[in-house]
Amino acid sequence: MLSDFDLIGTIEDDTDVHVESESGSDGEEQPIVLNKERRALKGRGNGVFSFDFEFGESEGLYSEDWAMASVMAQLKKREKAHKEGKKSDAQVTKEEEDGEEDEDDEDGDNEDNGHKEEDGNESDNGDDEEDEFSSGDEEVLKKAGKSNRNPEAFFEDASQYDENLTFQDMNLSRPLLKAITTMGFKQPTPIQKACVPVGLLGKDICACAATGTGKTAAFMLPVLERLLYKPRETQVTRVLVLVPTRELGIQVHSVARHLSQFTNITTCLAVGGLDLKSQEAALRAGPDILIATPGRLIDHLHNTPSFELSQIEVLILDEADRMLDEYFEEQMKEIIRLCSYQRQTMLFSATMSEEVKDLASVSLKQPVRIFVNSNTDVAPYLRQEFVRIRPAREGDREAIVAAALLTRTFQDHVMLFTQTKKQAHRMHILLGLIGLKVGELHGNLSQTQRLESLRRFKDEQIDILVATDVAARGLDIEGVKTVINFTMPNTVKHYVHRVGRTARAGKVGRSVSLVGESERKMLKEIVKKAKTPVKARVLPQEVILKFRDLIEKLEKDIYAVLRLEKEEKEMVRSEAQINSAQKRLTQEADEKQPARTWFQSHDERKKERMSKALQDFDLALRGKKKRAQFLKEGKKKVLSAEERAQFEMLKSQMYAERVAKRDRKQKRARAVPEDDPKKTALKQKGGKPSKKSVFDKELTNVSKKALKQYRAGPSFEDRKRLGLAHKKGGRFKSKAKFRRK
Ligand SMILES: Nc1ncnc2c1ncn2[C@@H]1O[C@H](COP(=O)(O)OP(=O)(O)OP(=O)(O)O)[C@@H](O)[C@H]1O
Repeated sequence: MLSDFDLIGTIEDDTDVHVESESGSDGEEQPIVLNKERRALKGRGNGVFSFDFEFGESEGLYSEDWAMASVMAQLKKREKAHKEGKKSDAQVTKEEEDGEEDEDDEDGDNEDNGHKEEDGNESDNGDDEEDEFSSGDEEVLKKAGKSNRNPEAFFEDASQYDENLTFQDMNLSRPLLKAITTMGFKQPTPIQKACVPVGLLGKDICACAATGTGKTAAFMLPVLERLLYKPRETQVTRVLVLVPTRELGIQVHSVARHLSQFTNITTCLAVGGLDLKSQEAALRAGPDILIATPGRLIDHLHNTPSFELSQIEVLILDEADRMLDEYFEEQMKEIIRLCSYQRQTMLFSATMSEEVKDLASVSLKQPVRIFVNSNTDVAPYLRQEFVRIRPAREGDREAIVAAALLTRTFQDHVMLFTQTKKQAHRMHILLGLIGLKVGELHGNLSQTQRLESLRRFKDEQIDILVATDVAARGLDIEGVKTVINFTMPNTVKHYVHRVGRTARAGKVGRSVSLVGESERKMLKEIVKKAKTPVKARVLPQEVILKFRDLIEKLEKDIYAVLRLEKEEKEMVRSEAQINSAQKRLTQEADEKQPARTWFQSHDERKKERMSKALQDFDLALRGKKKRAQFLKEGKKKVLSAEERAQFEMLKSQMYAERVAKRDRKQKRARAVPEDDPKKTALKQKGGKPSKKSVFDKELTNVSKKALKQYRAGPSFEDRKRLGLAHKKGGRFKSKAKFRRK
């Protein structure tokens, strides 16, 4: 009957539904497929991947270690700076505020959105064998149908691609083909087949493809080819990739580095949580490609002199719809405005929204629309399962996840998503107490802790990663087998990204979502869109009850752990306060005796030393005494080799100038001609010139002293010696004479 109205039935509506309850054993249960869905699937085939398409195995060649090295270096620097308390208080506060803001932005966590537990009676606890969902909500279905409408006219559609296209057919340069082979990619994925040729034409793109289908390489390859084809003329950043989360930034950066490993192309990562100073230095060097989160990018635009976006030739907005969430919208617009108008813009996501379309209309020019999958398609090889939570059973979620799912069935390579950071942390403690190997990833952790959790999960040191939506987007963790949703996320889009952490790169995966009464509308949407079998999982009540008792007993321990953590935090906080007070005191003391560096830089000091030396030298040229003094002091001075060389050059230059100046001056009238022929002749013969008489000497002496003496006449002694009368009419009389009169 429903088919008459073109509505997809819910599990309750469909009479063909088979629900299999999980037996007490740990055995693998059979999925329950809606027959109608199965029929629909037959017709659709597997249009997402071509049949001959093969994902290459990583072959151990695509190691993340070296790509991560620079990230870890930035982290270490930042931590070191924090530990040493190098920054001023003001800076620290600002940084921390920024960091927190970033984390909140990137989390998408909303504590207020925490699931409300219902304390209903357990009386309506029916037999869990029956698993029903109420009849379809027409409005929701209509709304969901909206997303499938035709693209708007301003898009040129290029969603059809040549299925036989290989990487070799794409006109990519040798270094890129070599990198592709090294990374173990054998054939392009559908989104790569569709996007690379269009991207190489320099056209704007608005692309949508399911999670884990290789979108990163789809935009990175044409970008790298462009950089190789048109080498840079000046040291400027030409490509900007904007990503919503730090972890995704790190991942995209790593892919860019792997793909460009045989080229000279330089990349830079500027995301929150990593060292600001080293990022600034890297940005000043003008890397070819910059991968950034919006918050940190804006920070650099305001605070890193000489860094700007006017030279950006290609702008990529990865997970564009996520970035348009309220926090980033303004920042995104500002960033787009600052980029060159002549740029190529590529916009990518596994889910598109109305807002993205608005953004596309203002930021893309004659864009090409490439929708390899329709909006909000889940990964092609994902098996979706749902566990119904009855209203009176909301309190059982923890027991269901901890016991029935994680302890018995899905024991490793599991990502467990919670709605809030608090929930994630509590689950982390609880699962740890049960004895499972578990880690956590959310915005209440430092960047180091976040990366460490990811690393441990990737390295299989932990089996379960409890995370908030901060890990829902774009993260490519190899081998994730199961995604569990503790509660359903806020939107279908969020759901698609969460469950997209598994079933990636052509592999199979499974998602298990706990669905409460209030979340059933979303379930209906998901069931409607599903192209693969959807299963309703039913768990034996006695197992749930057993674990509920266990959790109750563990409650005290959970409380103790939380209290210990709180105390530790307080201790750290008071230590930080003491440190900052001490720092302030030292700063105040330093301000009283300001360090030289506040006044002069090293260079300025060097210049000053040099000019002082030259002044001395200049003075020394003017007189015997000063010259002697200069030479004496010069010996004491310790000049560097470079200073000495410069000094010597300047010295000779100055000397030459002085000689030239002297030569330009009119010669003084000399009492005796300088080139006395007799004297010259004698000199040439090697003979000694005759001794000058006293009279000669006096007459030819033109020194200042002699002239003064000459003008003043003979001195008192000379007069006495020569018997000359005392000078009369002298203007000064001795006091004695004066008195005698
Ligand atoms: N042509 C290819 N052959 C084999 N593996 C590939 C190919 N292209 C990409 N991959 C691998 O597929 C995985 C997923 O790629 P990527 O992270 O780019 O997907 P995505 O579409 O961006 O996913 P999401 O929407 O979740 O961000 C990566 O591990 C990547 O190495």
